[in-house]
Amino acid sequence: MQTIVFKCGGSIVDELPESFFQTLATLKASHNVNPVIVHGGGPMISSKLQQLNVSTTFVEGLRVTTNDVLDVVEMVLSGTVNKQIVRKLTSFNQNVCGVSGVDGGLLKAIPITQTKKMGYVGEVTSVNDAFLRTLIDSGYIPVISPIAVDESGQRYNVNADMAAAAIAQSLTAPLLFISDIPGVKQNNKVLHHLCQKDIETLIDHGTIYGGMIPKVQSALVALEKGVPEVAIVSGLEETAMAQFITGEAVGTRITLSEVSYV
Ligand SMILES: Nc1ncnc2c1ncn2[C@@H]1O[C@H](COP(=O)(O)OP(=O)(O)O)[C@@H](O)[C@H]1O
Ligand SMILES: CC(=O)N[C@@H](CCC(=O)OP(=O)(O)O)C(=O)O
Repeated sequence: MQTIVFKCGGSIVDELPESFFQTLATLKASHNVNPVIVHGGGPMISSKLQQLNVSTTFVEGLRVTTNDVLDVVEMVLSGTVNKQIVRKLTSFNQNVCGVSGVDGGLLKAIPITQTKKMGYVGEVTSVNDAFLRTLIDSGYIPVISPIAVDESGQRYNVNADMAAAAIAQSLTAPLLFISDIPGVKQNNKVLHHLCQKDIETLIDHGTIYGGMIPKVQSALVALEKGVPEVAIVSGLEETAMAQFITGEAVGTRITLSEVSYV
């Protein structure tokens, strides 16, 4: 069985078609794939913060996280969004186990190194992959929210793309980012392949901005640390997951070096 990490962005979670969940169930049943789901929920956190009159700002796609913001981040990610995905997948006859990075010491973190003060934003230092493998080997699909802890039990808000990259790395599993866009775009056209050099240029030129910055940077880190394949696709493309698995062209594939298509 091949393990594949699917990262579902908050941008698309509410719009994922039934076929998305059906495909996951079919992949598990008949294609020997063990799916691991890591999810975000950025827009849901922002709207709850707005309702509660707590202000929020982003630096290069990462949310500056005060203690008040952290309470809401954990509530929305580990409560609302995590259980929404668990309920949905369970309705497709799957054994699903929703956990946050806090459970089983799954995600350990330290404060992220940034020039700007980010508050309780974490970067993952270790993943308890033995715990994940126990869930997988028992037939469960893990659904993971990206809250992490440090040795003292302090919580951290981890960007979901970064958490997914760390998890894929710990399992040496392919990583598929599922978002609200068909891939990384330039002048409204999808770029079907990007290497490290292209990504640096596109960020410098402002073509890649906001939440796409941590996504492509996490993709590069994952590849550097041994993740075999990374791509970004739309959650609305019904065949995207299957195409990724069979190695067909889909969305934006990311590699460290240039690939020649001769
Ligand atoms: N070059 C780009 N191509 C496509 N989307 C981009 C690009 N640069 C920035 N984005 C933005 O990144 C968003 C996806 O990132 P994000 O909102 O964090 O999604 P998710 O919640 O799926 O992780 C897109 O909706 C788009 O607004
Ligand atoms: C530090 C940081 O930015 N954390 C993110 C966690 C959620 C997330 O990453 O959600 P998406 O996948 O939908 O972007 C946040 O607070 O929005």
